Amino acid sequence: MSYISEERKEALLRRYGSKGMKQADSAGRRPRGFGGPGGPRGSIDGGKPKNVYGTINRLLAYIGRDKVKIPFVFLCVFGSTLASLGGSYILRPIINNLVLADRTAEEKINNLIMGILIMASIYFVGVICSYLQQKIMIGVSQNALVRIREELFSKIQKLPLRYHDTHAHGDIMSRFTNDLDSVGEMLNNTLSQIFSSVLTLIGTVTLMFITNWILAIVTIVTVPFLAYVGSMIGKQSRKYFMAQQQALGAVNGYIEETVTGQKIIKVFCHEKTTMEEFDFLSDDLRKKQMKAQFFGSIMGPVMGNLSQISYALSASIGGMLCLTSNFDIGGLTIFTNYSRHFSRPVNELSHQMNTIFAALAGAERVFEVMDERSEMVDSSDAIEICSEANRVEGARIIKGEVTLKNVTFGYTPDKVVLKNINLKAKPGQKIAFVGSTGAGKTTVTNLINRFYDIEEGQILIDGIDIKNIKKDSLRANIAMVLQDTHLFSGTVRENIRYGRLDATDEEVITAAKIVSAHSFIERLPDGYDTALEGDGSNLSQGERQLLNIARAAISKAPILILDEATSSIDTRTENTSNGAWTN
Ligand SMILES: Nc1ncnc2c1ncn2[C@@H]1O[C@H](COP(=O)(O)OP(=O)(O)OP(=O)(O)O)[C@@H](O)[C@H]1O
Repeated sequence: MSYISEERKEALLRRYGSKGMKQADSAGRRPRGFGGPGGPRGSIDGGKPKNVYGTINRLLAYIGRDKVKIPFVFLCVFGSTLASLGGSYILRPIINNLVLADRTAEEKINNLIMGILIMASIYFVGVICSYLQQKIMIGVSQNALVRIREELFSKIQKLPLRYHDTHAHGDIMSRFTNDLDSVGEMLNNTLSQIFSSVLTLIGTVTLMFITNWILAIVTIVTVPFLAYVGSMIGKQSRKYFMAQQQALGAVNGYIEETVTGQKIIKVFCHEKTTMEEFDFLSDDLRKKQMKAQFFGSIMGPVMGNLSQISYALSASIGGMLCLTSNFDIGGLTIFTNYSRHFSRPVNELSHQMNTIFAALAGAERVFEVMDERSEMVDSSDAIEICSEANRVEGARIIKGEVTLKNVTFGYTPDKVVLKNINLKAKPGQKIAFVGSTGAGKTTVTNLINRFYDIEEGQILIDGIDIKNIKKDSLRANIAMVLQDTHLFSGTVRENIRYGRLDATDEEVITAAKIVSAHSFIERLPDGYDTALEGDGSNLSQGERQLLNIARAAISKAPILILDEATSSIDTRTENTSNGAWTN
């Protein structure tokens, strides 16, 4: 008996497919496409750059002073391509020397050795050029990538909370991983490869015409046919590859959700349905993968066999020309060699163009984040504040009186969450907000901290409008324990010290004692030096909350905001920690 309906199957593919796409491609899996085993990464999204020239110009700006090295890179590419073409052209006199009847065996051997030495020297110069080109280009691109990555990371720190609320974390992460990866790949290899492919193509065609114009025309005539077949298979391959990525994403997304939701699955006895849904997604992946792999794997052999036809054609016509006219054997050998490799730069160019477009689309997604408006900058006359216990030079000492005057606020213009709110919290006073779910309690705390700015009304600290206080200074004076606990990878001590980086070990212990966390920390295997795993998953929910509160306690901030921070703490510990609070 089937547990899942057709509608549910469709929904599964739709929901998990789009959800898992990013995970699948951020894992770096690449499509098999036209002209090689790996296709462009970003093409999975079908991303096309909107402003090619603008984006290229912006990327060039990140290359900065390294720009002067680029002409040298191109010179090296020019050298290595010329060496590769020229090296094989030397084969012509070498072979002709061997078949000429008017030379002695000794002369032939001497000429052969000389020819081989010249050929080896040319290839050696090519190797040096390739080495230099790679070395310089990798340096240039890595420098540029570091600059982009650092600027993006710094931008993420400056973005207002509103941005994070409206963008999925996975999306932001994929700009760091997937998009930057494709930009890196383009800068590392693709630019110089394109130049090399174009040069190789022009060089090969020229040499083919120089060697024998009749054979050159015969070979070139077959190109449109090869390109047509290649693009047809490529199109199919891309289509099925995208379907495969989507199916892979669906499987990954489903696994992720069921692994994290195992407890709930068991509680509601959904194991069988879950299994059946997974089987369906897995089978869907199998079908799409088979097609994608098939088209991906026939591309090489089909193109190879087709170019053999052109090879055979030029070899036979060339053979006849040798017999009937004065076309030399050496010329025929190098010509067949060129014609065999002739389709390679054509294939590579189309593959490289895809990679470039994917990388530019990736770069645009990165620049999109950089162009977002940062959190509002402090006004030039904004002041700093500090507490008596934590004096800062030049800062105004505050006691911690918080006033909300006629505050009206909504996250979106169409929905007002707080309307005309007035309240006053005096220094030393404890105030609790009680209200139904979604009433706006967390919102009030978000506003005091200036996670969001209000449109109407005023929020004052000791009579100073918070808009006139430097943001960093304001937040340093408000210790906030959020609804969601968050602990960083590190020891218990480091996590508490996150509240004030210059706190001594004694202060860490005092803060833990204040919030009644000391005794449980002592019982941990390494006490304060116990390493916390994955957001503190080796602790209980209440213990995690206590560490978050200790982190707030150590900060010596005159204002403390607890947003349901004690919901998982037993009442006795809650009372002791509340009572012992000294701020
Ligand atoms: N980032 C946001 N973007 C848009 N709307 C939001 C956002 N955060 C909260 N809201 C909405 O604002 C309203 C107030 O939310 P808030 O989190 O302040 O409630 P709360 O009183 O703290 O609720 P709870 O007791 O459940 O924590 C809710 O209707 C909520 O849907």
